Amino acid sequence: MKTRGFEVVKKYQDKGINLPRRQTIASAGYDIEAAEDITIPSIWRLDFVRIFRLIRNGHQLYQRDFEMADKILKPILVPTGLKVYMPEDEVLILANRSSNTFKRHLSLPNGIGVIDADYYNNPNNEGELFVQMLNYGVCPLHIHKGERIAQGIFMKYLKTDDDNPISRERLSGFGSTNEKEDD
Ligand SMILES: O=c1ccn([C@H]2C[C@H](O)[C@@H](COP(=O)(O)OP(=O)(O)OP(=O)(O)O)O2)c(=O)[nH]1
Ligand SMILES: [Mg+2]
Repeated sequence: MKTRGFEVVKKYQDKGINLPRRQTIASAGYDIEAAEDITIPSIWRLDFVRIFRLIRNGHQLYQRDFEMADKILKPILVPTGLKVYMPEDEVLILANRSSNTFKRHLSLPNGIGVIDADYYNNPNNEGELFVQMLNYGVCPLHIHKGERIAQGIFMKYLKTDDDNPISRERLSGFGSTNEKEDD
């Protein structure tokens, strides 16, 4: 019987994706690897520094400057090639590895990733897990396929007495439930 676990999504079948493992008997997190080589550019690119300088020197900023800064601060989605199944009353918390911040200036700008049980096999992307990452260090960071980038922790979550979900099914992730609000 299947209860909870990781699987490789179709796109990455036969691409040498390792299923997450815990490192020691009492490690809480299943270490999750990058599915591809990927570079996370530093946020401190010249354009960003230029915008900082403009602010410091009291210059007027234009719409294009704000747009540029926002673009630079947009996290990179690192593919994992994995999907995860679990009982409906559980959630997988994606947490950063402390070594990422301590040694590499690599953060999860969403704090933690919340992976809902009904994200699994969703019709849009099969439920592939992505890790959002932002490099606040000065140098670009090259992540290699197979490098451990985050850890997943399974947890149970609670519901209120008057719990009443808006919809019965999840179609995707990353703001999929607020598409109407975004229009
Ligand atoms: O770091 C993350 C965070 C989320 N997800 C996927 C799984 C999760 O089930 C889905 C939705 O995430 P969340 O609920 O945090 O985002 P949202 O902005 O509320 O999107 P939605 O409206 O789709 O719920 O996106 C990831 O793959 N990685
Ligand atoms: Mg959500």
